[in-house]
Amino acid sequence: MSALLVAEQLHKTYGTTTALTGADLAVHAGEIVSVMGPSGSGKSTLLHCAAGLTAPDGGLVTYAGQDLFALGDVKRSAVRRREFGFVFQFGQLVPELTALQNVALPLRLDGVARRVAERRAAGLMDRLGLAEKAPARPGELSGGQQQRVAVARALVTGPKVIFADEPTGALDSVTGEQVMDLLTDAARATGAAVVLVTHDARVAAYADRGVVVRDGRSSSRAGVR
Ligand SMILES: Nc1ncnc2c1ncn2[C@@H]1O[C@H](COP(=O)(O)OP(=O)(O)OP(=O)(O)O)[C@@H](O)[C@H]1O
Repeated sequence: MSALLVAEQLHKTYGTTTALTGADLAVHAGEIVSVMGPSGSGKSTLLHCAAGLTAPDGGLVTYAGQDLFALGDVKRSAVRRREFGFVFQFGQLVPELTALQNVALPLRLDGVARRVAERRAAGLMDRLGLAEKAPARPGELSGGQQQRVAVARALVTGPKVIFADEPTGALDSVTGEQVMDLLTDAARATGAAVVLVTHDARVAAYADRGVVVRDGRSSSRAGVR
């Protein structure tokens, strides 16, 4: 089966810093792929390019057979909103909105009416065991609760690929495990693929397959099925 998302031979420099120099990533529908590697090796840059957030200087990113960066900004944004979900390390919830409104936000940004969006968000929060947190604002939630709300927000559009950049980086290990259980159980249940950037081998152990990035280049991680 051909991969759903393919990044090939990506090159990216920032001024005199080379972030990527021929990095590849292929993600099949429904699989969880970890991306590990030393600090500064290019993991986040690879994730951002693969997700259509950062244009590479060279190389190709295709999603469902379409060249993401040939698409133009408007169509590429629509792919990101509808097909991709994002979970970052911290500080990603809008502080003025309730947890429910945060989860509904990707639908609202895609033009879904408020009542419909909030009903869908509430149903999802219920299934994820977050219903009682719906009225709380992010400042009233613990770090782990905020990340679980962020996971719900990433899932609300029914994405095909979830990009998670150090989703447990700001959490203790027990709380991190709860977030990873939630993320991977929900991804398995909905058939979403996950690209998981992490420093933590315990987090990477949730993946089906691993990729290592070193000095802007990627390779398969030995010892991971
Ligand atoms: N927006 C930017 N402007 C300038 N340099 C950048 C930018 N983003 C990344 N870099 C540089 O590119 C290189 C790769 O960074 P990247 O964040 O992809 O690495 P990483 O492997 O994710 O690191 P970490 O594990 O520390 O988060 C680093 O040298 C970084 O300083």
